[in-house]
Amino acid sequence: MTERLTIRRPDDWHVHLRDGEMLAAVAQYTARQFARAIVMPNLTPPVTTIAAAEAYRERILAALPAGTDFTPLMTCYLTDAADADEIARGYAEGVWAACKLYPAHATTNSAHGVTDIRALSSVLETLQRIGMPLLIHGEVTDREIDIFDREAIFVERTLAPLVRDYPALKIVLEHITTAEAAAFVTDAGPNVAATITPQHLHLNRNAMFDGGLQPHAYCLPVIKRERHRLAVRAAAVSGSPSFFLGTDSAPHGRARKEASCGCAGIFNAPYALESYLAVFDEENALDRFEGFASEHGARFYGLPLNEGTITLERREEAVPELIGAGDTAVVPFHAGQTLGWRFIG
Ligand SMILES: NC(=O)N[C@@H](CC(=O)O)C(=O)O
Ligand SMILES: [Zn+2]
Ligand SMILES: [Zn+2]
Repeated sequence: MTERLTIRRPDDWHVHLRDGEMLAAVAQYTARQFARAIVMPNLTPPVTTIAAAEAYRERILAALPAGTDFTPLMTCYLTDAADADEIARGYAEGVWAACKLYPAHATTNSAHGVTDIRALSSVLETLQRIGMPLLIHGEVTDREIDIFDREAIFVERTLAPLVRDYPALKIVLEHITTAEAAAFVTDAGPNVAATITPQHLHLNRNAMFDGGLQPHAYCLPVIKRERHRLAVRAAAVSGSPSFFLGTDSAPHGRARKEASCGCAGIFNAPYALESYLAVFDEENALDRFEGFASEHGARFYGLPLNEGTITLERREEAVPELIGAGDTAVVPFHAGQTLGWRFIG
């Protein structure tokens, strides 16, 4: 049995670091495990300009202890008013690593998102021309459509035509949750990839109703049926370069989750690698973990692989019930459970 696993330093290709007090409370967890992270721009107000992205990057670095070796990769929140020239300039200047498309009202802080993606043709053409990735929260927002079907219908109605019309556009379908999404990405060729979260590998939708309403298992896209979990797991451990690690760690203060209308999002950053590794271990795919965590994403983005390594050890790791205090106390993913691997550093 493998007792220690040493891999190239990994990256997190989808994380919410938030701002202000919450940023100060959570940034260290991502920086501890990952060399780089794609930082989501869904702040209030959203990060839509070069100046706002630069200022946010400085606040992230200021929230970390001096000397921390961590690179936040910034993203541009697309709105209906997105300006192709500003986006291209920010990419050329190295401020932005990617653009993020939230269909309006699909998820947390997406009210300023895009109402009609086809109306953004000049932005899409620019992204395709300059090789800048488009990251997509892939759910339709039609309230008539069952929430469990919103990703699969997005893939069929929006993503498939987009890929057909912009074949050279680099697209990441974020936090995939369905067999349909996994199959689409598997078949789509080298310009389409997907991130996968730990929660969508561990949980099926029963987790949200296990003995009562479980707000800490609620995120978007919502956790699906078991057959979808198995398909997403198979994609993650397949070794395909189209699938890579993106935690979607999305902290909300405990009171905002345990509420009459609870926020969507799961805070998984503190034990992210331990959580993913448990899955690769169960699937007898420890040899595929490095590709998923440390190689596929960087190659897709056209960034160098990280230097240096990290090690995980087969040893019990107890996850606390709560992390932090006061308004920034957050219930982590796997709260109160014991994981079988420990991040050594
Ligand atoms: N995943 C979530 O459930 N929530 C995210 C938004 C997102 O990634 O869709 C958040 O910002 O809280
Ligand atoms: Zn999302
Ligand atoms: Zn997210």
